Amino acid sequence: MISMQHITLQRENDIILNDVSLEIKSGENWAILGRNGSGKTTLLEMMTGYLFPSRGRVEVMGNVYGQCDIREIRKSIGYISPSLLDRFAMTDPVWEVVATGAYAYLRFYETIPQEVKEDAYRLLEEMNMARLAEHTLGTLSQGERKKVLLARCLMGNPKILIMDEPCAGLDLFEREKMLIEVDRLRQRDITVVYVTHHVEEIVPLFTHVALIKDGRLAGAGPKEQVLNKEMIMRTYEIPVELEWDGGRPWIKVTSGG
Ligand SMILES: Nc1ncnc2c1ncn2[C@@H]1O[C@H](COP(=O)(O)OP(=O)(O)OP(=O)(O)O)[C@@H](O)[C@H]1O
Repeated sequence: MISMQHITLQRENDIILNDVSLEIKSGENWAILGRNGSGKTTLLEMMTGYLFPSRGRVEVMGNVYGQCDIREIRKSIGYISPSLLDRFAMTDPVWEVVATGAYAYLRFYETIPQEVKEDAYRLLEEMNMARLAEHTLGTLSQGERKKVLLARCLMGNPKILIMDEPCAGLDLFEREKMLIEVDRLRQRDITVVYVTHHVEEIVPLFTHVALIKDGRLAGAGPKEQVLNKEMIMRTYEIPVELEWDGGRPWIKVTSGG
């Protein structure tokens, strides 16, 4: 689905990504971890074609970036970035925010067809948010807003869903609610790429993990192989213990934290 080969991104004297190669196949769902500033968002922006590497090749669903119309490819990619919410009016009704995800543009100035409205309601219902459908976006909690963004992305039936820290800023309760929806993506034919700072967000949906350190790939592969305490210690430079519980990894800082 996504093939990144020897990706390097240089900005003036800084090497932001350094010879990163990553193969994400259909049926796999990847979590990407790494310290602040390690290059995770930059990697996602390359997958969506918003950034081009200085060297290397990005291929998405068989299309080589630089040799194809990226706007067409993006129709099959859902992207939840940290700034996405800023692009909506807080006075918009929730169902409309979701429904406009069926279109390539953000707002819809004509009447939304009934079947599109029904699809939006169905998605909200599946996320236990039907009661909020007529509320305005601004009245929702942060967690509910994140779920609305997810529902909106799903309206476009993406083949690839890229999420950059979708649980950032959520309390424990709202994060777990969001993670239920993330994990439910298993029911869909979709490839998920998910950046997080928190190992415990790697719910059973995820099959693979990539660790980025200082712009380089520190490890990548099936999650049980990559997620061990040595790899996490090497990536974060802090001693930890790691345990698996409920199909999720949990870490405990052992000392020096
Ligand atoms: N346009 C740019 N010009 C110069 N440097 C940049 C640019 N964009 C990002 N960087 C730098 O590249 C590095 C990687 O940034 P990136 O946002 O990809 O990291 P990240 O792993 O997503 O970080 P965080 O976890 O804090 O969000 C950082 O040092 C950042 O300052």
